[in-house]
Parts: sequence; structure tokens; C-alpha cells
Amino acid sequence: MNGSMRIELSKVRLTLEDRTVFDGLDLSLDVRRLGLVGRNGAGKSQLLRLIAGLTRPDDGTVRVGGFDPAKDRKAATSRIGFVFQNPDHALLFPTVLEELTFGPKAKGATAREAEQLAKAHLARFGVAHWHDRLVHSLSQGQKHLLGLMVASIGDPDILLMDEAFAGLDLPTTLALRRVLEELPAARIEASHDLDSLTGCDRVLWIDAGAVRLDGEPGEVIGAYRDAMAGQGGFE
Ligand SMILES: Nc1ncnc2c1ncn2[C@@H]1O[C@H](COP(=O)(O)OP(=O)(O)OP(=O)(O)O)[C@@H](O)[C@H]1O
Repeated sequence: MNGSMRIELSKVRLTLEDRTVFDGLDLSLDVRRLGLVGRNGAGKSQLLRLIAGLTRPDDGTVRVGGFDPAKDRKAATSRIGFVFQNPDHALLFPTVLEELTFGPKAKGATAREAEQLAKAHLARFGVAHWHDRLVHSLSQGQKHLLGLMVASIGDPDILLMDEAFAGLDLPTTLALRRVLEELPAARIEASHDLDSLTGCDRVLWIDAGAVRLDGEPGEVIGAYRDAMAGQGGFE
């Protein structure tokens, strides 16, 4: 069972390169497992980035578990894990062990403690033999698993997942999902794979920077599918 995390956005405005992404977005959620659906460019990634504190709103406030993630970076990095669609965006070091020990060391663990933690984390994910692997030698699916391990090694309260399973084969997806189910963190998942969101307790349909529908997965995904079936292509 996922833990719960309070997320509050109030009157959030965000403009990127003259494009208004959010124009007064309000959200008040107790997140356990939340799904985000919406068309390309609707604002799902930018919403996740605001919640992670990776993007700062031009106006309005964002609070995650009571703190401002863009200002309190220490709280944000220890309590929020971000799993990028492209794992290369999160992987910075040559070796798997360096990737996994960086976070714990930044939080004050000694090199030895961080290494022990990293090895235990690798074992938890069933890949203890990876400790001396070079990151560039991993397949894309294996890099996704490493990205999930990097995001979760500090036991964050919430995991933000931006199309984290895009492009992965079915066995890899199922294996990652099994691992994910064992983590206690609350999570928000943006995905175009609508079937993968049926296990969420709540789904938001984001449309042009606003919440178009908010409710049970069956209701929201059904309405979204119906609406999309009648749409044309690129906007
Ligand atoms: N770095 C950027 N600079 C300028 N505009 C941006 C930038 N990133 C996103 N945008 C704009 O912000 C809006 C929301 O984009 P966002 O990436 O959040 O959409 P999304 O719902 O995640 O889409 P997708 O399903 O394609 O991933 C879009 O209009 C996009 O063009």
C-alpha cells in the first residue's frame, strides 16, 4: 500500500518561452497512487516538474508535504524521487555503484555506508551482480531500472514518474511494476499507456494546463478514451 502525500498548488502560473502552460492552476490532493492523462503538450510533465521543484512557477504556490520544493531543495531531494522518461537525463556517472552512492553520500553517509546501502538496494531489485557494471553497457530497459533505483534509494515519500515505461518491452515493464509495488512511496504517474493506470486510486485528465476531469480511473480513462476517439491529429 502506498503512503500518502499532500500536494497543494494555488493559483500557479507558468509561462515558458511566451507559451502559457498554467494560468492559475489550483490543486489540492492527498496522493497515494495518482495517474495523469492528457494529450501531448497538455502540461503533465511540467506539472510533475513543478511538484518536484525542478520548475519554479512564475506566480502562485506549490507545497508538497508542507514544503516548497523549488525553495527547499534539501527536503525536495530527500523526499521526492523523479523517474524521467529518458533515464539518461538522470544518470550522470560512469558506474552503477557511483550512481547509487551519490545520493546517500550527499545526505551525509560515509563512502562505506553508501556502498553498503547501494549493494543492499541492488539486491532488493534482484540485480546484486550489477555493482561493478558500467552504466553505458546497460540496455535501455536496464537503464530504466537503474533510474528507478536511483530515484528510490533514499526512500522518498513520493515518486514522480514521467512516462517511465515508454519504449520498454512487456517483461521489463512487468518486472519494474512488480518492484514498484513493493515500494512504500506514494506516486504520480504520467502515462499514455492508459491500461497501466487502472490500478491508481485517482486519475487527473490534464487538458491545456487545466484539470478537465478528476476521479476514479475507470470514469476518467473512459471519458478520455471517448473524447480522444473523436479527435484529429497534431494540435
Ligand atoms: N522547455 C520548454 N520551453 C518552452 N515550452 C515548453 C518547454 N517544455 C514544455 N513546454 C510547453 O509546455 C506545454 C506543456 O508541455 P508538457 O511537456 O508538460 O506536456 P505533456 O503533457 O507532458 O506532453 P507529452 O504527453 O507530449 O509528454 C506545451 O505547450 C509545451 O510546448
